[in-house]
Amino acid sequence: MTVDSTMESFLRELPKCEHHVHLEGTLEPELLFKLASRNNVKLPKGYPKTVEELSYRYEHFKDLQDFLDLYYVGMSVLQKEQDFEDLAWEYLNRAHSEGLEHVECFFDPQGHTERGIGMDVVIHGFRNALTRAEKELGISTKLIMCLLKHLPVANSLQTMKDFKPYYQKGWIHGLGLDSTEIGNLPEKFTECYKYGRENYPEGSLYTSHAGEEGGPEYVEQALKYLKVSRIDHGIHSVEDPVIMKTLAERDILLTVCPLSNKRLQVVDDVSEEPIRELLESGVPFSINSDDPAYFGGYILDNYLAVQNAFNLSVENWITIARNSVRCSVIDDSRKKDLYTMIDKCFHKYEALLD
Ligand SMILES: Nc1ncnc2[nH]cnc12
Ligand SMILES: [Zn+2]
Repeated sequence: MTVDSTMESFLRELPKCEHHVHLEGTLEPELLFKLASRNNVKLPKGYPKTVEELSYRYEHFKDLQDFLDLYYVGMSVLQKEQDFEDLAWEYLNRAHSEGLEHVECFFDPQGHTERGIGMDVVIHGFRNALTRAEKELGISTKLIMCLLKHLPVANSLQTMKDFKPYYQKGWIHGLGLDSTEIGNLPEKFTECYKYGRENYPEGSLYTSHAGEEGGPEYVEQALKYLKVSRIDHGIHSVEDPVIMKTLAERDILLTVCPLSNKRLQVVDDVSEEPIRELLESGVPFSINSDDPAYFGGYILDNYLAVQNAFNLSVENWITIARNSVRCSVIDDSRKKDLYTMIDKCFHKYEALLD
C-alpha cells in the first residue's frame, strides 16, 4: 500500500506536536562533516570518511547499542555555541515545513560535559535556535534534559545539580532518561527523579525511555519508581494488559517512534507497531522521529510510514493529533489554538478523504 496524494497532503498539513526528538540525533552527515572540519575535530579510526559511507552505516544498525556507539562519537563535532544553534535550527526549519507546531525536544548534557564542553555553550546554542523558531516560525518549544542510563547514578545526580539554575530560569522544562536500556532498570534512577521533584520548578515534566528494547517490566518500573507522566517508546507495554490499563487510566502518553524502531531492529516492519492496540485501548500516543538524521525520516515520514502500514482513517488521525496536543506541556490558550487548527484541517479534508 502507498499513501495517496490527498492523504499525504492531509498528513503534511495536520498540525503536529513532536515529543520525542533528540537534538543530537538531528545531526545529518553533511553537517557532521562540515562541523568536524570547521572545528578541526579528528574523528576516530574506522569512522566513516564520507557522507555516503556514513549514510550507508546509518542504514545498517544491528540494535540500539550499535546506534548509540556511533551517536556519541558523532556529537563530538559539536564544540561551539553556534554549532548547537545551527544543529537545532536546521531541524526546526525542516520539521516546520512538515507541519510541526509544537516540539518538546531532548538533549543529552552528559554527552557534552563529559568531553569538556561548557554547560552555557550547549544551553545557549540550543536556546538561540528555539527562541528564534518561536519568533520566526511560530512553533512553541520546550527543552527536556535527559540523563544517560549507562553512566553512574552519581554522575547523573551531579548533572542535575549543575543544571538546576537553567530550570530555575525556565530554560529547561523537563527530565528524561535515555541511552542503553537493557541492564539499566529505571529503579536505579529513583534518587535522581526524587531530586528533581524536590528541587526543580513545579510543573516540570518527568518522562523516561522505557519499553523500547526492554519488556513491560521497564515501563512498570518507570511508573513505579520514577513516577513519570509520560513514557518514551513504551511499545512493549502491549505485552502486559495490567500496564495497558494503568496507562489508559492515568492518561500516560507513549511517544512512539516507528522508523527508529525499524532501523534499530526492534520491529521487522512498521506494521508490527501496536498502533491499533493503542487506539483500541485508549492509551494516548504521539508519533515521533527520535533521531531523524540516523533513522531515515523526520516527523512527516513517520506519519506516512504509519499510514502506509495501517491505512488509518481521518478520524483516527484527528484522535492522534488531539491526544498529542492534550498531553503536551503547553498552556490552555496554546492548546485551544492548536485544537482549532486541527479542526480546520479536519473540515478541509473530511469530505475529500471519505
Ligand atoms: N532511541 C533511543 N533510545 C535510547 N537512547 C537514545 N538516545 C538517542 N536516541 C535514543
Ligand atoms: Zn529516544
